[in-house]
Amino acid sequence: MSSSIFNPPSSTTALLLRSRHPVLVGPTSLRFLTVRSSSPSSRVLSVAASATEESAMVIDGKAVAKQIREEIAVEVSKMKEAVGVIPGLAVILVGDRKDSATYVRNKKKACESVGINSLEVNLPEDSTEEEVLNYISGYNDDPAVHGILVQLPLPSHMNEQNVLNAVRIEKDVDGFHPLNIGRLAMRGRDPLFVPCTPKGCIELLHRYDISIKGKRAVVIGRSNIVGMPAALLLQREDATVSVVHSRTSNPEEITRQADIIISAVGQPNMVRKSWIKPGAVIIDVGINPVDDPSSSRGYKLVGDVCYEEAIQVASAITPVPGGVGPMTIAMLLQNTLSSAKRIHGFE
Ligand SMILES: Nc1nc(=O)c2c([nH]1)NC[C@@H]1CN(c3ccc(C(=O)N[C@@H](CCC(=O)O)C(=O)O)cc3)C=[N+]21
Repeated sequence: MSSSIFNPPSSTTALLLRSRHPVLVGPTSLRFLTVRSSSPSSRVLSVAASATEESAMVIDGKAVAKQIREEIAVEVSKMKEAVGVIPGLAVILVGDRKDSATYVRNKKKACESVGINSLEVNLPEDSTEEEVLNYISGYNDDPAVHGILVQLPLPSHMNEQNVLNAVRIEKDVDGFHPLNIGRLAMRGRDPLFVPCTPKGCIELLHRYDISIKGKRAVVIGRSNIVGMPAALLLQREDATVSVVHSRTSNPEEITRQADIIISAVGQPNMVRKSWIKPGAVIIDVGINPVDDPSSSRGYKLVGDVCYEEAIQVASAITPVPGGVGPMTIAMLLQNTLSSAKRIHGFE
């Protein structure tokens, strides 16, 4: 059945026919690209080495994000030509956390790659909340700015909710304003913006043609920025959703029932083989640094899910890095573009 919508080389076809989970063959919109995270030949080699070992399809977030950036670049130039407007994203970074600085740098690069203007302010760690609010208010009123992102976490002396509330809802490309979150939770209402990371998770499922409707989905973690909005989005897609968290006894009992698992807890390798129903689809949001003396940085990034175990039982899985992370940034660009379109009545 799957080979009718996708025509892989014959060696891959043989592999797919042998697979226990032949439904998942690749992202529909990447069908004509050759980017596949595990090349047919390497997959065949591993099958030859162990004919009984199952291996999940790797969901290539990096490739999908690249494709989305290309789509956005086209839209940005169309808009520029039609109405003479270049979308603008303002990023406010407070303090000098290394990970935050890296993310902000990546966002800036991504903006450049699609033709979105990026403005950036880096305030010192000991700035006052009022100073941050002043910047937000300036960007709220700046017609060249269509999206405002306050990099989290903020220093502990600031009230995060106060700061996020100050962003004009029409420019809240992170989707963290309480009004946007409230609308996300309501049936029959739509938020202006959906938070980027959960949106990226759902977009990956869509682009790989993985259906959500009627499925059992379990979200691990209940944070405001990932877990809760991910659960709400899955529910809007007609999944039956459970949320497990640090106070759940026997979370693996619940996750074992899931057709789709989205994990967003920040615990390296927490989700083991025994937590996963054979054939489940796994979206791993965790990006956890663990010591790795063999790497030049001294650490490597791993997900919440024990990848080596999970690929033996899951039908599809996102890697870390190269899974949800790049999608988060692609969704931020998409939100910024859609904000500019809305503000200027384009399309
Ligand atoms: N207001 C706000 N909005 C955010 O969206 C936001 C935030 N604050 N604070 C921190 C988290 C984290 N986050 C990531 C974005 C991209 C990658 C990403 O591209 N990761 C690469 C690897 C990067 C590396 O190698 O270091 C990957 O997974 O392949 C990761 C994490 C956005 N966040």
